[in-house]
Amino acid sequence: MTSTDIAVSVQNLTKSYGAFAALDGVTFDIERGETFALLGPNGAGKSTTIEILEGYRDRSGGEARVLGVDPQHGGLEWKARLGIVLQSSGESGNVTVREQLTQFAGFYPNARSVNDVIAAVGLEEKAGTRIKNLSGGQRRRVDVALGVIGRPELLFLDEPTTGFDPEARRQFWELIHELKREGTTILLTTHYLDEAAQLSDRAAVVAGGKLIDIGPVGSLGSAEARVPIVRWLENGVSREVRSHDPGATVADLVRRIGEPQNLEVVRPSLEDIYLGLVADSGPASHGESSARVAANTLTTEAAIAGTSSKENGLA
Ligand SMILES: Nc1ncnc2c1ncn2[C@@H]1O[C@H](COP(=O)(O)OP(=O)(O)OP(=O)(O)O)[C@@H](O)[C@H]1O
Repeated sequence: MTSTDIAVSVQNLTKSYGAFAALDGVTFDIERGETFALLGPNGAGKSTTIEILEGYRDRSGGEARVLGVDPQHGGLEWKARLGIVLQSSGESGNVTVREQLTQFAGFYPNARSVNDVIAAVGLEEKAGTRIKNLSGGQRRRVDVALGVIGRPELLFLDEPTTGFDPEARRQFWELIHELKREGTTILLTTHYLDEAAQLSDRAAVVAGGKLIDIGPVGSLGSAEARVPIVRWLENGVSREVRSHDPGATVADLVRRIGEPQNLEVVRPSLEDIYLGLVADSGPASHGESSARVAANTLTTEAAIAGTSSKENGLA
């Protein structure tokens, strides 16, 4: 792979606030055309990473290249190649949706059609409404529209769908798939793991300022963490067992107890795997996170069911 295939390159990135290390040696590359998710609990360092790459924050150490440029020295021409949706919306103005987008479109050499973008984010009926009169979720859609209007080569999306209703999220996913088809490189942070699984080619998990895993979304976590789970109800008690060969496990189960109630075979979701990774990363994830609590719940369920097929009488 040549350096021109790489949209973002981060090596040993650090960011300190006094003695506190918000980022502690993070390294990853994002290829051109790739959608890459940065996942992690609150305070993990995701926004710090994104803001350094956008040129909004200086790093304390390490190297960063964004579209071949050090973001600390990126000029206007470089900025025009980026699309940015910040975590919190700055848009609450007195202008209408259409006016705001038309103004932004004028900043870019090859902007998209304002009407197309308004339609893509589902704001046709609000195009003539002043932004200050929109709901929170509608304003967030304006943020996304402003991020994509300039036809960016690289789009940063920091928790883009916070406040979206389910229909708007699906519509947003469609927009991202369209941008992917056009070859846009996307760096996404989100706490919605289904969103990350749906949209990303690869993901990195950060906790406590350190990168704890990176890879294609289907390959994150240990091989053991990705083993399918067979669940059923037996004598009113919920049971589950992990099995490399769920078909054989179910056949054994049917032989043993007949047709099992509430039988399901599930592959651990990205959320299951993420929760395990974050829990394993320990207290470095800056406080007791909901992830740790949820991971403990999973452990408890596993304990109820027993930990091996032998203990469940399936062997
Ligand atoms: N200006 C600052 N001064 C001191 N500490 C800061 C500053 N900005 C961020 N931090 C700290 O750096 C850490 C990383 O923050 P960051 O915003 O990158 O987390 P995040 O992963 O984006 O979290 P969230 O999911 O809540 O958005 C946090 O502990 C935060 O309190």
